[in-house]
Amino acid sequence: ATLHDNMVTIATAYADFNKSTNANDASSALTKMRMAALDSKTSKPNKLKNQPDHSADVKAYQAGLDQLVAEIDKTSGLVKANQLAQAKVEGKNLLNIRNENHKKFK
Ligand code: HEM
Repeated sequence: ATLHDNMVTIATAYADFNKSTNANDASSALTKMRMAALDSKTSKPNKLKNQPDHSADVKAYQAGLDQLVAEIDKTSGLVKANQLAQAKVEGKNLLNIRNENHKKFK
């Protein structure tokens, strides 16, 4: 998918996660978010269009997505432990990661 489509998927899945009322729905939303985050690593944002794939900036962009995946996994762990309310508190960190990376790359 394009980066744009992956970002829309991440945003929709994040909203679905926050609205979820059971572990199944929460997990399925987090899984969608995770797949779109990993797929985003195969794109380069427009801001970095002229940077080579191995450049420090492109690596920093990919590291931001890895950080998002790590936080998704932490959140998923709480869902799997049947702690949906706590998972939603943890999931707010996803927005901090978004904000930091949007500042740099969007
Ligand atoms: C929960 C986390 C995140 C959410 C909800 C989110 C959501 C979005 C949304 C809604 C857009 C605008 C899409 C559009 O209309 O074009 C966008 C764009 C973008 N996001 Fe994210 N994002 C998240 C995390 C990240 C992370 C971690 C990175 C980078 C490491 C990132 C990089 C970008 C970039 C580069 C764009 C501009 C895309 C382009 O070139 O068109 N985002 N994001």
